[in-house]
Amino acid sequence: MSESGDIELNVSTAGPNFRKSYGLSRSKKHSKTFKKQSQLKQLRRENRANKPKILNAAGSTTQAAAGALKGYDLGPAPGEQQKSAKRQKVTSEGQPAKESTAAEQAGTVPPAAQAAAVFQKKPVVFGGEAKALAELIDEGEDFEEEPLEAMEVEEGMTDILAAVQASQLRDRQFTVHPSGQVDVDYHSSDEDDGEGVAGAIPPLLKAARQARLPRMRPAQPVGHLDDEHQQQQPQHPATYKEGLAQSNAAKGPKLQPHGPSESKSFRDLGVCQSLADHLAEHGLRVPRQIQRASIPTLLSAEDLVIQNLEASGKTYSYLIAIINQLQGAETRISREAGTHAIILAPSVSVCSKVEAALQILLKRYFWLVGGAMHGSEARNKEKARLRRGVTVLVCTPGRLLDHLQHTEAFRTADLRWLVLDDVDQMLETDACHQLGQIFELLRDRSKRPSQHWQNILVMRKRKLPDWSALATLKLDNPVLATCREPKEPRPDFRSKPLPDMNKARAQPKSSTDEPKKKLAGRRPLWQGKKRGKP
Ligand SMILES: Nc1ncnc2c1ncn2[C@@H]1O[C@H](COP(=O)(O)OP(=O)(O)OP(=O)(O)O)[C@@H](O)[C@H]1O
Repeated sequence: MSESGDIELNVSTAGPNFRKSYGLSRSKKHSKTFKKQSQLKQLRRENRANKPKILNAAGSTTQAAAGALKGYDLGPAPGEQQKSAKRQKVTSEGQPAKESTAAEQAGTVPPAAQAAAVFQKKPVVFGGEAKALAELIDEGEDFEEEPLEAMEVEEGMTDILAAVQASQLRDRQFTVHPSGQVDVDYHSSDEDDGEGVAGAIPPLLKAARQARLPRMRPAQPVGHLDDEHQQQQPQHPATYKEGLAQSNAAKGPKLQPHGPSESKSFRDLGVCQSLADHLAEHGLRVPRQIQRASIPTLLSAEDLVIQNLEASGKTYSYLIAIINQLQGAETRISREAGTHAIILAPSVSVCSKVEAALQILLKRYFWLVGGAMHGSEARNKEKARLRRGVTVLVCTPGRLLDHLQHTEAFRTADLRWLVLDDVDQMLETDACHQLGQIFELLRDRSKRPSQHWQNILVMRKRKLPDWSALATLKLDNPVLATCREPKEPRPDFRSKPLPDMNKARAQPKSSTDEPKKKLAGRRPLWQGKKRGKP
C-alpha cells in the first residue's frame, strides 16, 4: 500500500497463472490496464476475506433437493461433485454450512431454482466484471472508462441476461448450476448485505424463464379467432409484460394473433370499389393471405404487427389500407394539409421499393402526394417538397429526424399512420437509436394531446426483435397479423393432363427437326461415299 492509499501491486507477484488465464503477452502485463486489473483483484481478495464468499439463493439448495422436487433423482451434474468438494459453503457468520438431507431441502427449493434446473444443462456464469475486464484487457483499453455491461452469456440465454441487466445484479457475478443452485459472488463495491441480493434472484429467474417460453401462438390457418375459441386455448403467458416488467429496456407488447379472413376479394376486406378496380388493373385481383389477415385490422385503426415472408404482400397490405382511407376522406385531403402517413424504412433500397408501390397506388388519386426522402437528394430540395406538402412520406430514420429537427415547414400535426417497415432489420442497425427521439418529436408536434396515430410494424422474422428501442412507441394492444401458408399456391402437377406421347412422336417438335429428316436417308460420313458398281 502506498502513502496515498492506493494499492501498488507488483505485477510479478501476480504469478504466471494470472498471465496465462487472460492470454496476456509479456509486454501487456506492464500496461496500465493490467495494473488496474491487478489492483482490483487484490481489493476483491481482501474483501472476500471479510464477507461470505458463496451465497445460495435458496439458503441451502442442492441438486438432490431439486431432483426430489421434480420426483426423480438427478444425480450429481458433471464436474459438480468435484466443485462442491472444493468449495466450502459458509454461512453469513463465517461458519461452515451444515449439509442437510434432500428431504429437508425439498421444501426450501424456490421456483427459481427449479426453473434454472429445467433449462440449464451446465453451470452458467453471469456477471459483468470478470468477463468485461478480460475483454478490455485483451483489447488494451482502460476499463474504468468503459461501462461494465459487456456481459457475455451462453447462447440462448439472452433473456436471462436481459433480466439480469435490468436488475441490481448487473455488476455482480453469479452462477446458475444445473441443480438450481445460485451462487453470488461479491466484490468490494457491494454495499448491501447478501440477503438483499439473494432475494432478488428468484423473481429474476422466474422472469427469465417466462421470457424463454414461445412468445407467439402460431397463426390460425383460416378464419378469425372468435372469442369462444380463444377461451378454449390455454392462456399464453404475457412474456414481455410480466416476465420482463422489471426491465423497461426489454418491455414489449402482448400480441393477439390474427389469421387471414376468408374474404376472396379486396372489396370483401373493406376496400372501396375504385381502389379495388385500380388494384385489379395492376394485377392485384385476389388478396394474398397476409393481406386478408391484416387489411381488416388496418382499416379498423388498431395498432398492428404484420409478420410474413419476403415478397408476400406486406407492403401492399398497409399501403392499400392507408390510401383507401385517405382517398375516402369526407373533404379531399390536399397536400397543404401536411403529412398524414410516415413510412420508416431501414435503407434506401427499401424506401425506393415502398415508394414505387406507393406511386402505383396513387396514380388514380392525383390529389394525394407521395414522396420518398432518404438522403440521395439535396436537403434543400427535400425541404422545398415538404413545404409544398407530402401526404404520404417514405423516409429513412436519419433523414426523418433531420427534418423533424430542422425543417419548420414540415407539418406532421395531422399524422394518422406511422409505419415501421422491416422493423427487425431496423432494430439491428444504428437507426434504432434515433427512433426514441423521432417518436418524441412527432408526439410534441401532434395537434392532439395524446398520441393518436395508428402504429404499423412490419417484420419478416417470426421471432420478435428486442423492443427496447420501441419502448416509447406506446403500442396500444397490438394485433399480430401472420400466416403460415406459402406465399403463392403451389402448382398442382397431378391435376394437369399428361401430354399424348404418340401424338408428340408423330409430329416434329420444332422447325429444327426438319433438316434431320432430310439427312435421314444419307449414309453416315464415316462410311464414305457409296462406290458405284462396276
Ligand atoms: N394480391 C396480390 N396479387 C398479386 N400480386 C401481388 C399481390 N400483393 C402483392 N403482389 C405483388 O407481390 C410483390 C411483393 O409485394 P410486396 O412488396 O407487398 O411484398 P413484401 O412482403 O412487402 O416484400 P418485402 O418482404 O420484400 O418487403 C409485388 O411485386 C406485388 O406486385
